Amino acid sequence: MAKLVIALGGNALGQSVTEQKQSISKVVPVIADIIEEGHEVILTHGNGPQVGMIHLAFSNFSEENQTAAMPFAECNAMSEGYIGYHLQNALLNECQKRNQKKEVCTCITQVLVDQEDPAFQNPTKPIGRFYSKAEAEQLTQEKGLILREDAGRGYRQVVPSPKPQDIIEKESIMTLLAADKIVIACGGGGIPVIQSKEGLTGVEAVIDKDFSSEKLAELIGADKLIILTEVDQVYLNFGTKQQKALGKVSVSEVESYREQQHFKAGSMLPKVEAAIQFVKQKATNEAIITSIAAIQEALMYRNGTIIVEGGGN
Ligand SMILES: Nc1ncnc2c1ncn2[C@@H]1O[C@H](COP(=O)(O)OP(=O)(O)O)[C@@H](O)[C@H]1O
Ligand SMILES: NC(=O)OP(=O)(O)O
Repeated sequence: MAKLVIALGGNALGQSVTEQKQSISKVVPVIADIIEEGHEVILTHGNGPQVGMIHLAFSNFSEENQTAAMPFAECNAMSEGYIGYHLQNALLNECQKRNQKKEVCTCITQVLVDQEDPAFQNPTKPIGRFYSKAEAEQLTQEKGLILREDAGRGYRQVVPSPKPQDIIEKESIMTLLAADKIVIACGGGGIPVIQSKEGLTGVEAVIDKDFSSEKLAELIGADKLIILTEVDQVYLNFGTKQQKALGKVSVSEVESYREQQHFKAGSMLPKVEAAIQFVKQKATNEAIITSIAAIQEALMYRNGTIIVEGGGN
């Protein structure tokens, strides 16, 4: 039995309510199986497409109605509630179907960031939908948005993504875990807050959920950090004819591949960096990067990319 932090990728959650429910309906039985096997599970999730969708909807509304735009901290909070609700509802229904007397609780999580984090001057986090190059240029010209190419999939808006320093609600999360609840936390990387004279204050950013999940895994003493995304494994030379999947690898091996720039910024790089950070905390820690379909096999070391201190296939 192990304590697992399982992070669901925002892109793997789809682009609409219908797609999100469908995607979650595939995740939930797998999570319930893992819980039935005796593991303790803490769920986190991304929000890239969703926070972009929410922000865009409010921007259009505020332009039409000449009202104030919705800040990113609030958009993050909405995405935490919206995605958390779907996960919480589906997991609870699944537990009830299996006669498991489990309760599921979403903790709206604030995550402390540093006001001086250089990320505020250099937006890197892709959010929202994908655009063509021409659409991207038009959005930059007309709305002043910054867009970047995202892992060969098209152009997306990028926003600042400061590194998480602390999880404000960590004690509450631990209390819920100790009370045997299934906890969903750090949704969308959490709501970014800084410590100001007025107290904790939301800021214009979207935190990478891979880093918040790592921070949470560290704080609660998890055994494994499992990052679920659209690919079963991490690849060297991704997207080329020479691409090669990584199986069980050591931290030092992955670090050398990172130096050789095999992992794309804003997509695979933060996952690999979060995995390295987690495994370096404790010799027995393991990080897994895989897909929802392959998670069970990955837990048996038969699939996925598994990063461990010593490595070896
Ligand atoms: N080296 C790599 N190996 C595998 N996938 C990669 C690599 N580099 C970039 N990617 C891309 O990164 C994607 C995962 O990042 P992303 O979709 O942003 O994450 P999330 O699931 O958290 O939303 C993969 O689906 C793939 O398209
Ligand atoms: N906030 C965040 O990391 O979202 P994605 O998983 O969609 O990138």
